[in-house]
Amino acid sequence: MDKLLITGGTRLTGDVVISGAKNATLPILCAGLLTSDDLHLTNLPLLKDVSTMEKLLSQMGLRMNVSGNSVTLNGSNIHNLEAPYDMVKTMRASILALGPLLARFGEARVSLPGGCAIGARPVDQHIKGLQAMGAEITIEAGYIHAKAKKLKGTRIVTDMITVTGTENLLMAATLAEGETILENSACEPEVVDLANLLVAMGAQISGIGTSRMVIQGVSSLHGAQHHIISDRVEAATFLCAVAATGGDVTLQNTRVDILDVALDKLREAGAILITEADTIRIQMSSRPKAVSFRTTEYPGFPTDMQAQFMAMNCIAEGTSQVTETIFENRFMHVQELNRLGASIETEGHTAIVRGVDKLVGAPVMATDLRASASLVIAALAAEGETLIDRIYHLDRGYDQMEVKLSALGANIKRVS
Ligand SMILES: CC(=O)N[C@H]1[C@@H](OP(=O)(O)OP(=O)(O)OC[C@H]2O[C@@H](n3ccc(=O)[nH]c3=O)[C@H](O)[C@@H]2O)O[C@H](CO)[C@@H](O)[C@@H]1O
Ligand SMILES: C=C(OP(=O)(O)O)C(=O)O
Repeated sequence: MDKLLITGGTRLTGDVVISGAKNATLPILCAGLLTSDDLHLTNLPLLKDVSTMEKLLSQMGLRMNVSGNSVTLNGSNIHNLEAPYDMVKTMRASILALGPLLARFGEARVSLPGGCAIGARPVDQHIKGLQAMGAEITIEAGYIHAKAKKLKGTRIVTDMITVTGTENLLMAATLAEGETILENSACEPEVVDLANLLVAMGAQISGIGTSRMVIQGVSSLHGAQHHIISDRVEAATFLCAVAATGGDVTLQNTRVDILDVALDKLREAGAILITEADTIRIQMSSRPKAVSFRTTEYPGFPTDMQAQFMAMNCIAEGTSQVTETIFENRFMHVQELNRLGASIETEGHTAIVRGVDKLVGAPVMATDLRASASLVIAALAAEGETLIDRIYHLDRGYDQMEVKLSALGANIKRVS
């Protein structure tokens, strides 16, 4: 099993190109199930969840022609309407096949994802929404079996804001009969990216980027071309790494307008940021100042950046409070950061981080995707060597992270 060996203490300098967003790519690949025409996608990130999704969709019959960071999908020969447990258990986003399969083929069988390292993560809202659109849904032997001759538009109010729930219902609604209103829908940029692609495919959607989307169903969707948005979480991860180690780094191929809160927090921590529409230069010459925050839905502070900012807070001047409101169990990195000499205590959903003068390298274990990223950041800032185990979590969502960090001068290598 691969591990990362990091010798900390080097300032990061240079340029880094940010990849396409994992959380936009996964639903967008599933949108390939909605049409028999070609979908041309560019700016795909090269990471494990994307290849798992490609494998899942290929076995359904979606044809795929991958070339570097581009892919052409063709859904004219879909013959298997099932997402099996083996795949769903490695990637929860497989649930995103449910809405498109049901809407276009009238049936789908998708394994229930179950919980994961960050919480219970039920999919009851996906099911509730599809049932409201007329689907008959049974849950048997760990599978969701959904059937509907034709989905019917209706008004759906989800109990909470759910990102993949909104994406599943949005894709289903594009081919439903009549009008669907999605109230309390997620406004995350990745949802907007999916919606923009669907519009390019002929879907009729208004209210994109708001909490109320209105969809007029159409009888079929056609092919389109789409450039996937830049990964805001990867961008924030590199920015936190520079804030923790010090340095001068320019992020290329990024999107300043979808990173507002993260950039505000970095300025509060003492970073100098020079931004243009698609580049961010960060200069950090002092120890960061502690920053407190509370995770919420977009445009608030993203839960997917919580662990990385906490890593920066570990060596900051002062004490910070980090409150997680989206997932019930997203502090698995706390114990591992403490192994590196951090001083963090948790009280329910809040972590109190007392900044220490230095972290010291140690063997640590990655427990989930962003927890892994926080350990990389802490290790880069620590004195001495850190060996991070179970980095398959990191590979799930980052495109060649150690290659990009090496190019910025970090002493990081993959070892088996
Ligand atoms: C592939 C992808 O895009 N993943 C992102 C997506 O996950 P995902 O879409 O799974 O997260 P949700 O937005 O659905 O979850 C938000 C909250 O709602 C709860 N919930 C959700 C659905 C449901 O049917 N019932 C229910 O109770 C969840 O357990 C969680 O507490 O959004 C999360 C929140 O921004 C991000 O951390 C993930 O990176
Ligand atoms: C939690 C994440 O992903 P997923 O929803 O695929 O588990 C993430 O990207 O941080």
